[in-house]
Amino acid sequence: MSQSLHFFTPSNLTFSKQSLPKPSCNRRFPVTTLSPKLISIKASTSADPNSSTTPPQVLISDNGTGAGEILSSTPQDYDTPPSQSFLSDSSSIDVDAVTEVELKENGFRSTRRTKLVCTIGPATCGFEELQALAVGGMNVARINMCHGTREWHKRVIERVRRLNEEKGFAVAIMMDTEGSEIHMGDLGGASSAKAEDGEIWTFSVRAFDLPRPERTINVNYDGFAEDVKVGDELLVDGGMVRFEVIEKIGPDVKCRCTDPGLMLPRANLTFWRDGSLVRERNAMLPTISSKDWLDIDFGIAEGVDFIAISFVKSAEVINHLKSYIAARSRDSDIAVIAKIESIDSLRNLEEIIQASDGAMVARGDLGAQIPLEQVPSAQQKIVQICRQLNKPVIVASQLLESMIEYPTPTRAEVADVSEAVRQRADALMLSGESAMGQYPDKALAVLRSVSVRIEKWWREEKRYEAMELPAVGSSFSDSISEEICSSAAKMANNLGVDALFVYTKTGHMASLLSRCRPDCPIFAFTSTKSVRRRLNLQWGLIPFRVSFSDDMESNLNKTFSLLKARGMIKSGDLVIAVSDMLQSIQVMNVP
Ligand SMILES: Nc1ncnc2c1ncn2[C@@H]1O[C@H](COP(=O)(O)OP(=O)(O)O)[C@@H](O)[C@H]1O
Ligand SMILES: C=C(OP(=O)(O)O)C(=O)O
Ligand SMILES: [K+]
Ligand SMILES: [Mg+2]
Repeated sequence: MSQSLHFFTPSNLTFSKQSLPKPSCNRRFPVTTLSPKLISIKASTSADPNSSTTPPQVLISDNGTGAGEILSSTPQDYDTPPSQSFLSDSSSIDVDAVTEVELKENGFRSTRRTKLVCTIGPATCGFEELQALAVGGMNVARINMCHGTREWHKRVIERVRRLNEEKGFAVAIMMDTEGSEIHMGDLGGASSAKAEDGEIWTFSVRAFDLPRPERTINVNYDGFAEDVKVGDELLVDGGMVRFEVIEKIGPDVKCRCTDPGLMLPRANLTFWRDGSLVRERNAMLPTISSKDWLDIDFGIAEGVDFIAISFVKSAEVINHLKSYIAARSRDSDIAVIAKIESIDSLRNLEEIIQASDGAMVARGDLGAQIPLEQVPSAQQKIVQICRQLNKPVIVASQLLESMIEYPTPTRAEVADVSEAVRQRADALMLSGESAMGQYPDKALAVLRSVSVRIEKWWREEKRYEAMELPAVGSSFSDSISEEICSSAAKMANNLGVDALFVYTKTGHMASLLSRCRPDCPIFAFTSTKSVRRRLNLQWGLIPFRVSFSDDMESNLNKTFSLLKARGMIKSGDLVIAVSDMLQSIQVMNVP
């Protein structure tokens, strides 16, 4: 018998936690120093780029503000679109003002290496709130298709695009599928339901009439009543609320609450028997549901940068999706991220990661499928395998959970974030903290400051353990690129260089350098906007969009003059440059 899941149509657009005050980004962090005002720079064609005595002349145009410097502004200024859209012609370089100021003021050694992903929800979906997150360091905006309608997500995507176009950011978009998990319905529009100790609740696949009868929960999995047994333990949200199954009446399952708590709409459900997770026929549900395929079509049509697949069980599903995307999207540069959140995904870990373009340690559901005390070692292992296979890895869920309600994190949360940074994960992710919490900007600021502090400590103490990095490519040319990158990274550490420069068309060479986790930042120059956005997920990379040729000499001169003119590098800085057009390593001082 084939099993199916029902997909509930959200009954309104504001979803859970509707009672929360809608945070306004001005309320807490009126950003006054980092104005994303744009300055476009053109190297004058009359200058001789090869002459070291007469530096190339640079014209600074400031869109009519009259001053070629970053101006402070009030948040309201963000609303005003610049008179001229962001220029990305052949003689300019694309970088956002936040990165620019960071490089200028702090020097590039102090830049943050760990990337930050924010889930966008009702608390952060407006243009101003999105902008506050971008200014606060968001590298990737995640939309979770479990919640909201496609129209809602489309509007978020449009706003992020506008932010990138108007303000020079390269915020990438990650679409996360719902997946075939068993979950509750949306509570008929209520923001939550409270279960008290000893209460009897009915879980059923029957759709209830509105208003929802008291103590009833709709379940999306057809086989639910057949698969559970009297005596099973039913866990809501991985154990936030617990029930014991006491009776089955047709499609209805009566349960007694044993651990009281608040249930949120569409919360995940698992059932346990004799201390183990029960995976009856629900384990046979397709990883990508019919609703997921529609969402994937939506993601392809919208040109998202990443698609994250929930509850991946095997490499086949990833391969299937990748060929589906390749057949449907013209330039097929949507990266597929495998979410590691089930027992099956742990069993087939290496082959899943190998097939994917990156992975997510999705600790929320993972912690509902394996004992909680096993989650930290699973995380460490996933992070390690990803780095060995050269795939970006995101550590997700509950990093700063208490900040959904409180303005400061717990000490334990800070220690957890530190550990993920210490493991050198590519990225950290906020979920509820940024989607529906009261302090999204503060939560992001905590991730930012903890990352920078731990990274600095590790560099200073040279505390990283050497990791064996096996060959990842198959051709001789791949081996040359890998050797060049590991040698360049080693030289950079030994010589104490200021930055590594990489000229990369597809981004591959940049990711090989990132994999080495060098002490200095990596300036990744690429000619397309989509590669620039995708590189924004990877550890240590500062992606710039600039057009370049096969002539490294002229590429270097051009970038030096553009970056010098903006104060992002200065004469005398020591740089190592590599490129995927010319397999060489160049060490030089900026003229
Ligand atoms: N697009 C959205 N619309 C409404 N609420 C959302 C949205 N995205 C996320 N949320 C809220 O933020 C919470 C945390 O997000 P996330 O961890 O991505 O989802 P989940 O809790 O379903 O795993 C969700 O439970 C939901 O309450
Ligand atoms: C990131 C996760 O997935 P989602 O939020 O979609 O459940 C998770 O389970 O940790
Ligand atoms: K999801
Ligand atoms: Mg999950």
